[in-house]
Amino acid sequence: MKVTFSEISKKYKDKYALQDFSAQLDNGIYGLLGNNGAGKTTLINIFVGILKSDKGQILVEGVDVRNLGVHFLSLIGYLPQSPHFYKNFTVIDFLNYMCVLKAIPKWHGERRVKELLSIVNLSAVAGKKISSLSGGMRQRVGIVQAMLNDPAILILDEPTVGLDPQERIRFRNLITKFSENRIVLLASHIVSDIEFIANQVILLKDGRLLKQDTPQALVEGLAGKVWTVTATDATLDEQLHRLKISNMLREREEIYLRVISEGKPHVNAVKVQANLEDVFLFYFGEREQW
Ligand SMILES: Nc1ncnc2c1ncn2[C@@H]1O[C@H](COP(=O)(O)OP(=O)(O)OP(=O)(O)O)[C@@H](O)[C@H]1O
Repeated sequence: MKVTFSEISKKYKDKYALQDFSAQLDNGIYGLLGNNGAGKTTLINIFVGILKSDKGQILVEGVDVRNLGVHFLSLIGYLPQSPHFYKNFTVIDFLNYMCVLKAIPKWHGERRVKELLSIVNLSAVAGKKISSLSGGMRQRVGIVQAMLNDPAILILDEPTVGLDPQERIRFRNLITKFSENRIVLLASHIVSDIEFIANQVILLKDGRLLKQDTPQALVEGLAGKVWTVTATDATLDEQLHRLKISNMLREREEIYLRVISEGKPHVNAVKVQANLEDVFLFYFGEREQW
């Protein structure tokens, strides 16, 4: 499967939500990473056809999605950022209903619903009303509905909202298994959701593509720019003000600051291995303001 975004732009009044976004996606997991308002949801909404772009083209296997019509919908699975459910439906009724909307044959749909509910650990609540579920459970129902039609392109907008750490791990494993021979586009600002499973990371800032690369290459690009600096209460305020800090750890009197800096930020600074959180802060972060 191959998807090409070509110079997509979308403006609200005189502000670009997305500007000349171009990217090529082959099979694999793509993490769409950006700060609040970067344009992630706008890009996804344009991709799935909820929004019209002002300019640009999206090609699937070389064909403009606008010419694919209903066939395009059979290729995609989509979890919106804030999914709305029919809360009076039971989980199983809702998912069977989604199978009907997706024109999945009854025998196949029932089997698929059962299989996916078991994978996301929701079999026990299949007969419960969606209104009675926790936020994390509801999110998992949303993930299941996106995967019902075995989509060749799975698009997930902030899929791990409300999931606890164990559910997050299950989610990552599920997506990794599912991604073979498919495209998964996963928007998040939770770096760890993306760090472990994405083959490629798309960094979006202020509506523009900043970088597209493997997590490893992005992390390597930061080599030599991540440091640990030891601070004390007396020096902390000045350092917080001056440095770009990605983490802070207090151990008794000492405070260890993880600092992103082109040059050595302090005489006692020690270089450490970069990670994707550091990359995020490097491209999107501001100096500590509080
Ligand atoms: N309907 C709208 N009317 C006006 N401006 C909008 C509208 N929808 C989005 N925007 C603006 O477009 C920009 C991109 O928004 P978008 O929701 O795509 O960002 P995002 O990366 O998904 O952010 P978040 O992580 O907060 O969900 C923002 O500046 C936002 O305020």
